[in-house]
Amino acid sequence: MSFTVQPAPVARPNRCQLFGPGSRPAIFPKMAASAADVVNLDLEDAVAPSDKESARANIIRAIDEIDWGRKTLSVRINGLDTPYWYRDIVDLLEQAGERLDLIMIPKVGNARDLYAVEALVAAVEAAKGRKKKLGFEVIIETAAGLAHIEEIAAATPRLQAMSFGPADYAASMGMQTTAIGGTQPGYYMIEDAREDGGPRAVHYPDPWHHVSVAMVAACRTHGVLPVDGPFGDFSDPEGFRAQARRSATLGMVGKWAIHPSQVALANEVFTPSDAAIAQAQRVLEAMEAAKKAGSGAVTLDGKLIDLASIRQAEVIVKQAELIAAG
Ligand SMILES: CCC(=O)SCCNC(=O)CCNC(=O)[C@H](O)C(C)(C)COP(=O)(O)OP(=O)(O)OC[C@H]1O[C@@H](n2cnc3c(N)ncnc32)[C@H](O)[C@@H]1OP(=O)(O)O
Ligand SMILES: O=CC(=O)O
Ligand SMILES: [Mg+2]
Repeated sequence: MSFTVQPAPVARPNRCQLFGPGSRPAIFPKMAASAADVVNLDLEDAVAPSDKESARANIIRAIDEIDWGRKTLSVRINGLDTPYWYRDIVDLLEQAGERLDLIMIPKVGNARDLYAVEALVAAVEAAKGRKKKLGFEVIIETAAGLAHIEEIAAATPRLQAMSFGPADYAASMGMQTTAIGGTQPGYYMIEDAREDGGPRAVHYPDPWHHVSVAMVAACRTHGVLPVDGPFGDFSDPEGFRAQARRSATLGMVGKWAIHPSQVALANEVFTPSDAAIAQAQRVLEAMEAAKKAGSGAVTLDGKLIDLASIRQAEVIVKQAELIAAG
């Protein structure tokens, strides 16, 4: 480990973030009653320009009137390149109560974007005498966001979570797709031509791999939760599961749901299974016994385990404890 210790992110469950447009207040109570850990009320891309003001008013009312239970409550504001974002922040902080936990800032391109938002947030908080400091979450969904990912992760202690936005990311990168996340049919490897002339195997690599790993590394370095974003085809649970499992395997803690049917899928993937917890505990017990016997490396089920295995097992055990406590 470096002399600089890796900071721990905020200790709260973040397995599923359920989104809903601010212009559709009839679904807010359903979002509150869902099994998602985080609710994201949207003012940005799910809201038509003509509805921006009424959506803002709906959300301000709902923050105070709906019982959000123990959920983390977040509002996605409009992008910094629009005329809406400052009014989103001013109205939310002047008119809504302190139940609001986070704002999500979309299309963040560099640390200065967060500096600008924080300056405005801090001024309104001070002017209104708000006691609870608003937290931030951001979406990495542009080429600039990826290029400046580490300075974004390090920008402010208000930053709790960073999500990946495959739809806008694809647009910003000029990718040839209109799908929102998941397997991309045009991104494949094909086996060399076979001597027998038989059919050649096709493999679909993960086009989101690089940005996902960059996000996890930036987040883990600076104590921020890395979260996978939307999977647009909500009629394809297996596609969602496959994407979510890849993200969980790479170190992300959760995934968005853009339809209620995706909440249980995200919770399933990002909750360590009983088998995974039992195996992690076996590793810890075996290492405890090894320590007593004066060994650093031993075998368990015919495989090497050593002191690093303790840290790996602790990730799973701590995740399970956090979810049980949440
Ligand atoms: C792509 C880039 C991004 O930025 S993604 C983030 C922004 N997008 C969003 O917020 C979209 C969120 N999702 C939605 O607006 C809707 O789920 C969409 C996809 C339009 C589908 O709505 P709808 O046609 O009503 O679905 P449905 O008939 O299958 O609904 C079944 C029951 O579930 C409800 N429902 C619907 N959406 C939500 C939601 N987001 N949260 C909670 N509940 C939801 C419906 O009202 C319906 O309920 P009921 O069975 O009639 O009681
Ligand atoms: O905001 C999300 C995205 O995929 O774009
Ligand atoms: Mg987006």
